[in-house]
Amino acid sequence: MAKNYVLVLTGNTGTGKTTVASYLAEHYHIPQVITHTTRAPRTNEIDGVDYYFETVASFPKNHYLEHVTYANNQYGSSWEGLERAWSKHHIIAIVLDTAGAVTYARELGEQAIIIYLTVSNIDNLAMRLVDRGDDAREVKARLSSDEYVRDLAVPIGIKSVAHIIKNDDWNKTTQQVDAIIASLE
Ligand SMILES: Nc1ncnc2c1ncn2[C@@H]1O[C@H](COP(=O)(O)OP(=O)(O)OP(=O)(O)O)[C@@H](O)[C@H]1O
Ligand SMILES: Nc1nc2c(ncn2[C@@H]2O[C@H](COP(=O)(O)O)[C@@H](O)[C@H]2O)c(=O)[nH]1
Repeated sequence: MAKNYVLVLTGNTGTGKTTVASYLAEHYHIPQVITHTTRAPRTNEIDGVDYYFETVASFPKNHYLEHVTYANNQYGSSWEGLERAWSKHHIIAIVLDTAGAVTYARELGEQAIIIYLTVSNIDNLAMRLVDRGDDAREVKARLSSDEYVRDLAVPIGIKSVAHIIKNDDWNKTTQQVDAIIASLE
């Protein structure tokens, strides 16, 4: 039986983690683990598809493998979510902040394939978030959050294992992602 893997897409806000997850779903039928958050849905985000949207009261009722606070909202991923996705495919993907990626690397070892996305010019990130349709005030708050500053660098806990992709040019990004998938199949 093929070994189970989880592709952990991590990196700063706007670097393209969700875009890569969509590419993996479209081109490889790799399911994305749906995580939980107390943040309000963005335009076009659907409960149970993009996230399980929670209230501050409902969030703690789930069983989390790890959970974090990011820009004043809570986010968490569960073992149940991983198992549900693995029941569909032996390679699955999850989008996490860098603190979550460190936990996955520690808890799952070689089963967790860490992909850290970045860009050459961080000034482009604000524009990407605005173009995505994010509220301008929220973009400002996010770019001045402690988590934004922290996620500008690869944390020590994943430095030796992370595949680092500079997502400036989408064609080059997909080539690097394709090479990682080929190494697992
Ligand atoms: N290579 C690229 N060149 C230009 N724009 C890109 C590229 N990759 C992704 N984008 C765009 O950047 C925006 C942010 O991408 P995405 O939502 O995937 O980021 P993210 O890392 O998931 O962000 P967050 O952590 O804030 O949810 C989207 O509008 C996406 O279409
Ligand atoms: N550690 C975790 N990080 C998560 C989880 N779900 C999402 N995220 C990360 O949070 C930030 C903000 O996400 P956004 O959708 O509000 O832009 C981003 O870095 C995500 O990768 C989770 O369950 N655990």
